[in-house]
Formats: sequence, structure tokens, C-alpha cells
Amino acid sequence: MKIIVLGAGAWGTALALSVSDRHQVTLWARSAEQLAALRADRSNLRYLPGPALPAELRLSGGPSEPIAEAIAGQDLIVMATPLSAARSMLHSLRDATVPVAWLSKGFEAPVSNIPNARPFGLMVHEILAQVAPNLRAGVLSGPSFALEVARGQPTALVAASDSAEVRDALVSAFHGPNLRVYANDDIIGAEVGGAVKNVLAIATGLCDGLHLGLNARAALITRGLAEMMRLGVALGARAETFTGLSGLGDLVLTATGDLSRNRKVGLQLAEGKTLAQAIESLGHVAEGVYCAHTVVQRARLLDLDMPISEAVVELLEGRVSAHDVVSLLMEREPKNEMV
Ligand SMILES: NC(=O)C1=CN([C@@H]2O[C@H](COP(=O)(O)OP(=O)(O)OC[C@H]3O[C@@H](n4cnc5c(N)ncnc54)[C@H](O)[C@@H]3O)[C@@H](O)[C@H]2O)C=CC1
Ligand SMILES: O=C(CO)COP(=O)(O)O
Repeated sequence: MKIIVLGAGAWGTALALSVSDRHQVTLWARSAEQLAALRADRSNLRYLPGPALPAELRLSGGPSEPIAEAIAGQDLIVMATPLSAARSMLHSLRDATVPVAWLSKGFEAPVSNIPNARPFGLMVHEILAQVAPNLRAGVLSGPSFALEVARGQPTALVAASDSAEVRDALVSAFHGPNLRVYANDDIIGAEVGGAVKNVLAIATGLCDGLHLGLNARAALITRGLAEMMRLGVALGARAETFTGLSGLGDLVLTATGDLSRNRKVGLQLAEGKTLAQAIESLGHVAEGVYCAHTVVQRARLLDLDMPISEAVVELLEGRVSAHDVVSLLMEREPKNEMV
């Protein structure tokens, strides 16, 4: 199979190199500088230091090879950019005739300069319906730190799409000895899980950075899962998807794993760093920072209670301090668990 991965950050690089022994894989970098560095180093020192790029992995990109040229003749196109690039990338791919998958996990920031745009941020499948309705596409999600996948450590993913052809293409492309890829037709559930777990990982990082203890962390993960499920079901997802890889699976990984950038943001805010300092020190995207506001905004429009996500927004937007977030959550009125 010929696969092109558009975007040479940590995750695109890891996924591309992990299957380059079995497929003809091209990793496409946006800028000429990034492409030159990948070619010179045969490693992605900026975004994924450590793993070498296998000799079989093809490298392309930069202005001399725009997306339209790069995707010609490919069997599968993978968008490996942050969510903020999804709209423009889907626009460039709108006439593609082969399956397309995206890896980003989040909600877009609200777009105000698009005629008839909804007044709240969208998930990628909703952007797809606006800008590329004829594309056959889906998301590849689930608990997967890039570095572990690049090292060949066992990982399970979920390929979610309403198109069986797209699900099958993703399983054929990525299922193998180190990666298990499960199919799911609940794309809403997969996208809500992937986005909300990033917001919750900021909360859990904060909790651990403040040394609140393991009881508090377990409570945050469990009540966070309830929030994720509440929003997802209200948006049209199936409840059971949230007990799967893109829900509970990715929430546990991101909330507890120190490789998580979102968790690191919470840990650094607990240390007294500013949000700008935390973002600067990462050098990678932490999607929870950019989608927390939208998660809460969409929940409010649906009249849903998401207190942990609300507390993260209060913190990120500077209205409460790290220490006050705890009282914000603990001093709430008692309520029934299963509502
Ligand atoms: N790193 C990880 O372990 C995982 C990340 N993800 C998700 O995948 C997405 C990408 O994450 P990472 O690769 O880790 O981010 P990263 O911060 O390591 O790299 C982002 C890459 O996207 C490129 N980029 C940005 N805008 C672009 C555009 N318009 N066109 C082409 N390239 C562009 C940047 O140059 C950079 O190479 C995020 O939404 C993240 O939540 C999902 C699973 C695992
Ligand atoms: O999505 C991820 C793992 O599944 C990566 O999480 P972070 O973006 O928080 O590093």
C-alpha cells in the first residue's frame, strides 16, 4: 500500500516509521527547512528525538512539492497535523478519491470569518461535512504515545469512520505485530473521547503536581469519564465507545502517563509556571489548552454539567489559581453519582 503522512511532528513521524517496512510510506513535511533537517539527520531531532528514520521511509514536502502533487498515486492519506490545521488541510484534500484519515484530537477554535459557520468550535468530522463532504474519511485514535509506537512497543488503536472502506484501509495499513487496530463506526464517540481526555489530563497533571494524592487522581479520572460520556452521548455518540480505546483507554494513558504534553501543562501550572511558560517549554502542541473553552461552550449549549472541564477553563483563562481549582471542585453541592 502507498501511504502518505502529511505533517512531520512527533505522531506523524512515529506512525510513518512504524509501518515503513511493510508499506511504501512517505513522510511529508510542511517547510523546506524541516524537510532538509529530516534528510540530513535521518531522524526527527526537533519533534521525535531518538528513533532513526528507516532507509525505506521516503521524505518529501516543502514548497517545491505541494500537497496536490505529493498525494498523487497514494492509496491512503494521513493528516498528522494539530487540529488547528485540519480545516485548511481538508480543503486541500477535498477532491481526493482515496481514503483520508486524521490523527488530531480536539475541537477547532470557533471560526468567525466563514459564512454560516456555527458559533462554536467543531470536531474534524464536522469540519469535513462543511469543506469536503465527498471525501471518504475517518479518525485514527486511541492510547498511543508517539515515542512508544516509534520504538515498536505494543499499542492498540481505533479506526473510526462511518465508511467501512476507510476503516478497512486503516486496519490494512497499520494493523501488525506491534499495533492492533480495532474498527469502530462511532466517529462522534472517538472524536469526543480524544478531545476531552486532553482537557482532563491537564486537570490530572494539576492534581498530581499539587500532590493531592492517588485518591484524588482516581476520582478525577472517573468523574472525568462521566463528563466525557455525558457530552459525547448528547452529541450523538454511543455510550459504550467511551469504555473503549478512544475513551477510557486514552484518558487513562494521557492522565497518568508522564509522556503526555497535556498532563505536563497541568504539572507545570501546579509548580507556579504561567500558561505561556508551560506551552513554550513543551515545543509541541497540547490540544487540551486550545479546545477546553470549546468543550465547555458546547456542553453549556446542551445544558450539560462538566465541572472538571469548567475548572480547567477557569484556570487556563486566569480566573482562578491552581490551588483554588481544588476548592472549586470539592465545595460543590452533594449529588447522585449516576446522573
Ligand atoms: N504525540 C502523540 O503521542 C500523539 C499525538 N496525537 C495528536 O496528533 C496531532 C499532532 O500531534 P503531534 O504530531 O504530536 O504534534 P507536534 O507538535 O509534535 O507536531 C506538529 C507538526 O505539525 C506540523 N504542522 C502544523 N501545521 C501544519 C500544516 N498546516 N501543514 C503541515 N504540517 C503542519 C508542524 O510543523 C509539526 O511538525 C495532535 O492533534 C495530537 O493531539 C495523537 C496521538 C498521539
Ligand atoms: O494523544 C496522546 C496519546 O494517546 C498524546 O497525548 P498528549 O498530546 O497529551 O501528549
